[in-house]
Amino acid sequence: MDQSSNGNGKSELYYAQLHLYKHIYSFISSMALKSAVELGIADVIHNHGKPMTLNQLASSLKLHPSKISVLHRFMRLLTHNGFFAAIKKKTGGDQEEETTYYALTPPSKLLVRGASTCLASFTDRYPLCMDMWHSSKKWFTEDKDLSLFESANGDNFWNMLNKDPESHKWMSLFQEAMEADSQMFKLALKDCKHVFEGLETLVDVGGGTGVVAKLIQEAFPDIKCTVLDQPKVVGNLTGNKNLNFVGGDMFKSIPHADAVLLKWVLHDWNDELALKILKNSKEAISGKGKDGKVIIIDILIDETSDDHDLTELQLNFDMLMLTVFNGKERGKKEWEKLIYDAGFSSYKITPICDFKSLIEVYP
Ligand SMILES: C[S@@+](CC[C@H](N)C(=O)[O-])C[C@H]1O[C@@H](n2cnc3c(N)ncnc32)[C@H](O)[C@@H]1O
Repeated sequence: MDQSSNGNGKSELYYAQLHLYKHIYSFISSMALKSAVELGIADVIHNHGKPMTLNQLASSLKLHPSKISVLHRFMRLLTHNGFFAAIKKKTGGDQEEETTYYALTPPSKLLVRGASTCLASFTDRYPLCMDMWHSSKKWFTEDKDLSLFESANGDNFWNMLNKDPESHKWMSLFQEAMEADSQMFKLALKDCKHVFEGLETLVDVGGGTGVVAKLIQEAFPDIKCTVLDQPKVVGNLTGNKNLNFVGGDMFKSIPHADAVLLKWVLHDWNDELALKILKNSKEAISGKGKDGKVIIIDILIDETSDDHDLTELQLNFDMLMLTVFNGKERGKKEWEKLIYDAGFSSYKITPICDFKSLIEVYP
């Protein structure tokens, strides 16, 4: 085979192999991160209050002494991937010897359990969501509009979560991960306060355990918020004077309000079902006439972006939504079509935290 060379003298074949291996083995970086979270490495360094040596780390983690060299290799990868910083200090009288101290970095600070914003629960892997990938070939040959999850496991994600005691644990983990992500909304809220100004009532549809509603209330104490979610999620939750939890089904009806918030909800559903939610949202704000609005917070894929990593992350989320929920992340044209098909007249996009966008939709 004729292999062309690039300017650096390295063959195309070399880069092709590198590219393939990088993607084939990228799951290892992901699983090493999961192991670090399970071990509680970020927690131990955080609790120590200052950077730690490998031996201090191994001892605090109560590892078997035979695993110190294993820990070293994990830390080497995790440090390379930006989760820890390795600080080298000269030690010993002659200052010839160096000792490495491991410190937290901004991403691992987000893994410290108990911190106000902890995203550690996102590293939990629901086994049914991993194992299903072995059935993807079968899924591609089926003439059924099922998610890969449903094709492999015989039922959809929400039913499986609600079904048995083992899955209950995953429902809690799922809600924990959603709550953690919602805490990040605090940052976004600072930049988009104007979106909520002047509202008297708001219903957070698929609002989970109410983390976002509470953050909105902190910033706007006079807004009366209703959180609509599945009875299993909100059944035991109690609100306050201005916060009300309602167990229901957004496909049937949505309580009336000045505004409907749909944060990380529409991406769980295909166009047909997302349209149903949007139409019900339009009905819910109808009492406010032209002053009502629907506020969507979701990913807006921009394949033309120069930020390759960001687009890759958004496309990975699209795969996640497709395979687990038969849902989708949408680009601008897809959002526009959905919004106009639901009968709205205009919309305004505000990017928040790069990763997601806020779309105000008007009747
Ligand atoms: C991806 S989560 C998003 C949660 C929250 N909005 C957030 O941003 O953290 C989707 C939510 O939709 C809820 N949900 C699913 N089906 C629903 C239905 N038919 N009616 C109301 N809520 C539903 C789920 O229980 C879950 O809390």
